Amino acid sequence: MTKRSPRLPDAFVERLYAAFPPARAEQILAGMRRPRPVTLRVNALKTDVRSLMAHLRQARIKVDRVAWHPEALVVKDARERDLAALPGYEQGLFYLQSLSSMLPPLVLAPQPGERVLDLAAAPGSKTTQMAAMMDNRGYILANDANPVRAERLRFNLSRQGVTIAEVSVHDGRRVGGRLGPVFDRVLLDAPCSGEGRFVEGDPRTHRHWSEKLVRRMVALQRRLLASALRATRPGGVVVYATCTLNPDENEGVVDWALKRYGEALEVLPVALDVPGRWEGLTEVGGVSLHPSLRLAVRIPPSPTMEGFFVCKLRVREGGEPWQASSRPST
Ligand SMILES: C[S@@+](CC[C@H](N)C(=O)[O-])C[C@H]1O[C@@H](n2cnc3c(N)ncnc32)[C@H](O)[C@@H]1O
Repeated sequence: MTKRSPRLPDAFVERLYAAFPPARAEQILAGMRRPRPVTLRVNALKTDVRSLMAHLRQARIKVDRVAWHPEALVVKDARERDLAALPGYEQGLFYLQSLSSMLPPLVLAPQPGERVLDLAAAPGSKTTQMAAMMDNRGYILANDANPVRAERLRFNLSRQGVTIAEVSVHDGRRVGGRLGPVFDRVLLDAPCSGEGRFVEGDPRTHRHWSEKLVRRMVALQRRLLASALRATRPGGVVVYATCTLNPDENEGVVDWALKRYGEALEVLPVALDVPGRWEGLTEVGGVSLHPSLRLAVRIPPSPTMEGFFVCKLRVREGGEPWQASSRPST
């Protein structure tokens, strides 16, 4: 029997129990009961972890390290506004970023000197992280359709000392067709219904949610993924990520692309030692999905991490997906 949460939308809870075994649905709901602590990423373009920890100690702010990412810190006893008041914040020595949001760049693993597309980039947490991973060498096209958010992206890039990113404001659905397969790596941190960020007692995190929104997002995500694939050179890598939990917006979107582009695409394993990660689903509601989706990773919400989904894809040499029709049906 479906357990109901008085505060989260009923339809959301019902869909959760339809998609996951009861113990997993309950784990997800338990992970939504409390707000998570503030977390940050040290900006390696401007400082290092030891120096930043000294800066925080001076302000009597205590932090914990994170085993799977040396530049991630969990703040123990301060709020966002306390951190934003520090001189190091304005100087761009760190970026307030959820731990889960640090995963897609780690999975994409951009290298210095490469050409990278960040198709839905604003406000820039992952663009700034990727620029630091690339040691400000190479090129990042940081695109977002929303001009107001793109302004914030420009501001953050500048504050964080990023010199290799160019900002563009276009509908990401058209970027791949317009630019062609010129990028070594492409990040699609897709707009989504945001279920991974739900906090039960905070309606601001879930009042926008509806089944209609999920359907609308799926249609948009498919077209954005098709565009991301068309922008990737043969042999290049695409990471598809969302901060939502339902399979429609996650495995379902990648499954659609795998069916559409067939041999041109392959799912790669995600080499990340994040505790508590789940494999991607290969069956939902009795419907089988592509078996390689098992290699995708879902992070269930927990006391320190938001829910997240990450899938790594390679465009095979000689099997370019852009040879298929450029206007995928939704
Ligand atoms: C999950 S947020 C991106 C967060 C960002 N990657 C970061 O780490 O800071 C999704 C973004 O997609 C953008 N977006 C929505 N529709 C889009 C479209 N058709 N083309 C490009 N960007 C779009 C939104 O404006 C939003 O900034």
